[in-house]
Amino acid sequence: MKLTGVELIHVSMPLVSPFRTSFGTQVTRDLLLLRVVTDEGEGWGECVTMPDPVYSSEYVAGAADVLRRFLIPTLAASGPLDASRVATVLAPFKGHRMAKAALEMGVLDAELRAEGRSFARELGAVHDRVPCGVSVGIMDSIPALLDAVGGYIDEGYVRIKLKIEPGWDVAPVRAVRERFGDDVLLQVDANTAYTLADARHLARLDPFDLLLIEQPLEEEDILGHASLAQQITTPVCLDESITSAQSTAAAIRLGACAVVNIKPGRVGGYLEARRIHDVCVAHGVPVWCGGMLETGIGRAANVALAALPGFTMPGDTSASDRYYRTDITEPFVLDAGTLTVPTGPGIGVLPVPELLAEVTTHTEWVTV
Ligand SMILES: O=C(O)CCC(=O)N[C@@H](C(=O)O)c1ccccc1
Repeated sequence: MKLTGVELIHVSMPLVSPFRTSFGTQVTRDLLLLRVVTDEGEGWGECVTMPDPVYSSEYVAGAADVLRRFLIPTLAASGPLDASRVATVLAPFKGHRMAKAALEMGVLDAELRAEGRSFARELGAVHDRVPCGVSVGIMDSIPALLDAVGGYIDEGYVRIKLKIEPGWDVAPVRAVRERFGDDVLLQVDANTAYTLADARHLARLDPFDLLLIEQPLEEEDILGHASLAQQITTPVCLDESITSAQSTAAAIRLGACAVVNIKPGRVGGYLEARRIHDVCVAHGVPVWCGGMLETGIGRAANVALAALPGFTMPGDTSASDRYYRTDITEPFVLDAGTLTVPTGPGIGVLPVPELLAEVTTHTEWVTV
């Protein structure tokens, strides 16, 4: 397979409601799609960077630049395309894991479509549907939060994740427990908003029987998470800190995490995501699939990943309408709390041209 070129497609998708986290509020999802064109067909990749470097150091314009100037030309010059070699070919360029992940995803999709194999088959999926959790942003009030959570439970979501930050943590968790009871699967996500000095405060969440507390401390603070895990009973889960199979093994051995959130974009691609899954399974650490407000393109690949055996906890693999009134692919629709794993070649979905055109802000063709 030979790379002919890559189209960088900048899209801006309006969210059905503002999504507030400890690092800001989004009302649209601005992201980058890659249409990878080869001599044997096309493949699609989704770059999950934020517009600004507030979740991680990557951001949309930076990803487009590193793809345009370094990643795409280098891959094109490396000989016949082979998705399993993309990470190695791009390794000389430090970081930029989300940009690399998008390119690898597009190459893998093109390859698998040409072979007639699905992402699920390639990654080793063992389920044909996956249970779905939902992420609930920081709200303006407790009543507004309870309305949102009640709506998602009514829709059938099997797990609730609450975004928290200092000043919005114990009270919302207590209110959800009091309103919806102890049987609801409930977890919280701090997105690095706390420090080790908050350990005693975070221990106040212990009585609420949470599945986990996600990334309470900053990305680099592995030892801090290990120390926090000794001071609270809620299992610690890492997100931003998990960047590779190697860093995952280190975090587990240091006692920094009892659960791992795997996000393919954050770790450099679906193939590294599978390697992280394998490391966690080997250590008896449960994993779940995180989300970055993906369109149906990334959502399709995430649902396939979430069907691997070690994904024993519901992920942030929500239905399309959690975030978008209209997705750019056929929408993913919740069915009894689950989403069906795509079975078609590659990621199994394609953008609907007129729907993609509606949200495209600009495109750029990178010739090779
Ligand atoms: O369901 C989803 O796709 C979003 C799940 C979610 O909360 N993602 C958070 C996160 O910190 O994990 C996030 C969203 C957007 C950007 C970065 C991170």
